[in-house]
Amino acid sequence: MTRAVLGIIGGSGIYDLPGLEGAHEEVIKSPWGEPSAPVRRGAIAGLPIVFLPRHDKGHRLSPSDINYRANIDVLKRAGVTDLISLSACGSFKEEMPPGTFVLVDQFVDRTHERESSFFGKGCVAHVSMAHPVSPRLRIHLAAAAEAEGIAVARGGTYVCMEGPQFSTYAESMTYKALGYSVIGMTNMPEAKLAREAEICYATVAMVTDFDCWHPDHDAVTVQDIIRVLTSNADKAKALVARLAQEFPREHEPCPIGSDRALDTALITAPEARDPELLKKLDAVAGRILRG
Ligand SMILES: CSC[C@H]1O[C@H](OP(=O)(O)O)[C@H](O)[C@@H]1O
Ligand SMILES: Nc1ncnc2[nH]cnc12
Repeated sequence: MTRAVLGIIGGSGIYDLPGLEGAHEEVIKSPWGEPSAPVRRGAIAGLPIVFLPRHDKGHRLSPSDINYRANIDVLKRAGVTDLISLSACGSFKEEMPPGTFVLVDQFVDRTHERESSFFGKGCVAHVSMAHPVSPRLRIHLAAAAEAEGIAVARGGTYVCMEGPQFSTYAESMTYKALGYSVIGMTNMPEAKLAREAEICYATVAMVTDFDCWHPDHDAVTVQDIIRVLTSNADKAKALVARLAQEFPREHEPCPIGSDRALDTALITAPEARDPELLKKLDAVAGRILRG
C-alpha cells in the first residue's frame, strides 16, 4: 500500500493555500531546471498536501515560461500520488457560466512552445493519453463540490492554447463549434507530464469568462477575470479542504492505470539508453527503471 499524498497546483489567483497544518516551504532541486516556486508542504485533516503555485507568487510566470517538467518532477520527488490542478478558464457553453467549476475529462493540446515530455533521445516512451484525467479523482472532487454547494459540471473538454494573447473571435467560434467546453493556457503539457510521471491528475477548471464568442458579453480582459477569480479562489480553497477530509489515506490504484503508465510505454532497448537521461529520470521513471 502507498500512502496518498495530494498535490495541488494553484493557477491564476491561487498563490497560497491557507489552512495547511504544519505548513513549511521546501526547496526541491530538479534535474529539469527551476520549478515555479518552492513547494509548500503541510496537511489538511491529517492528509499530507504539497502545494505549488504554477505562476509563482505575484504571477511572475506566463503560461509559456512555466517549467512544467521541473514542476511535475519536484511534485514526484515530494511523493505526490494524486494531483489536482486549480485553473481559471474561459467557457464556450452557455450552461457553464462564470463561477462554474468544470471537472473536465478531456484535453486538446494546441500549445507549441513547450517541452512536453520527460522522454526523448536515449530513452523513448509513449504513454497513453486516451483518458487523461483520473476518474477516481473526478468522483472525489464531484462529491466534495456537492458537499460545499459549488456548481459543478461533470465532464467537459479543455482546450489548451499557447497564449499569452486571448483567442481571436474566429478561434473562439471554432472551438465552440467543435464542442469544446473551456479554454485555458496551462493544463497542457502539465497533464501529459503527470501521466509520464505516473501521477493521477485531475483539473478543476473554474470559469471566469465567456472568452469572446458570446453575443451578450464583451471580449474577455484580465480585469474581468480578476473580478471573478477572487470568489472562485475562495470556493476552490473550501473545495480542497472538503476533498482532503474525505480523501482516502492510502493511494487507491487508478482504474485506468495512470499510476502505472510506464508499464507499457518504454520502447528503447536497455543497451541503447542514454545514461545521462536515465539519471534525470530517476524520480519520474525510477519505479520502472530500477525494476
Ligand atoms: C489571468 S487569465 C489567463 C491565465 O489564467 C489561466 O491560468 P491558470 O490555468 O494557471 O489558472 C490561463 O490558463 C492563463 O494562464
Ligand atoms: N478566455 C480565456 N482564454 C484562455 N485562458 C483563460 N483563462 C481564463 N479565461 C481564459
